[in-house]
Amino acid sequence: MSLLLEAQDLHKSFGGLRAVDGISLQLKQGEVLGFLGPNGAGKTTTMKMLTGFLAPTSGSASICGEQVTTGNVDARKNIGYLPEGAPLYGEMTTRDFLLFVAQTHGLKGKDAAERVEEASVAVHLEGVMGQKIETLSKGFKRRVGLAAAIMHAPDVLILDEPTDGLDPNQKHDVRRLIKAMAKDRAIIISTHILEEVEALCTRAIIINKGRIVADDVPSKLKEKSRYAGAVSMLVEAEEVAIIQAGLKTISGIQDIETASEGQGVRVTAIPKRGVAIADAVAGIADKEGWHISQFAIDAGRLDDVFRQLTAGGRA
Ligand SMILES: Nc1ncnc2c1ncn2[C@@H]1O[C@H](COP(=O)(O)OP(=O)(O)OP(=O)(O)O)[C@@H](O)[C@H]1O
Repeated sequence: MSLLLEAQDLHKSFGGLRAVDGISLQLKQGEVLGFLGPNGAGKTTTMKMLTGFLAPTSGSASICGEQVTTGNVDARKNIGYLPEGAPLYGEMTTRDFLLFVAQTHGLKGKDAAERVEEASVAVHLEGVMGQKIETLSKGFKRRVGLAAAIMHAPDVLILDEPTDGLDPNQKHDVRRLIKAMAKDRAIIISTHILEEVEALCTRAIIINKGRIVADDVPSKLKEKSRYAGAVSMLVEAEEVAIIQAGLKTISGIQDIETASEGQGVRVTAIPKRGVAIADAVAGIADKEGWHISQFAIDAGRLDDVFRQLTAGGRA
């Protein structure tokens, strides 16, 4: 797969604040890369530098081999950018706004109209083309932003919190659109929704205080969680003490957590790092005849990894 985006040692300081402090990354066709990080981590600042909207203090980025700078129009041709928040120009109709965007990419007349048609069909805007943008629901405003971002069929899409503020159905729709668009492009999305990363991203980068603290496929990131390989059981409340005592005899277990769940209690046995405990737990449960209504092995939890890696984020 071809390399579509490359960033080398990007830095951005605002006064004394190092908002982005040495970010390097590469992105290939077909990848959907999730940018995760607490508020103020530097995600938006990085995206703005990758799209040429903000000049880095030092470092460089290239898209499809073209150096990105605030003035390089050729590089910008290959990038679609969905900024945070809603599109401007609320007084315009969807069609007029998209025609305006098409014109900013140098398209005119019939070509512009055709491209607007294609982009609006791709994100299902057909029913609202004559409606003023300010009267659209948040979900449709987001789609207008997406249509604008893909207007010139860019190879790289950079989407800042694309599902922010949407209801669960709209989130689902926008995620489906992003997945469909990923096939022949490379996409970066920033998000605070960890389930979105698992649903959508082929890779995730966690940023904290302007630096990359993890870069891996979501399943591998989850393996860094203390819950990776944990055994979780739904048991009867009156058996909890016996079960805890039994679990304490297994040397590979480092911690046991309990939480009420419905009529029962969920008992989670957390392994020492890298130790497989499921067979030992199942063995003792069988031998002692524990009443277990659910037994599951945890793949690890992204929220737990996120907390571990970003503790002490910027205020
Ligand atoms: N134009 C600016 N002038 C001064 N400081 C800025 C500017 N833009 C961003 N910052 C600061 O840089 C840091 C990184 O901000 P950025 O918006 O990139 O974070 P983020 O990870 O996108 O956060 P969020 O999740 O809240 O959107 C923050 O401390 C922010 O206040």
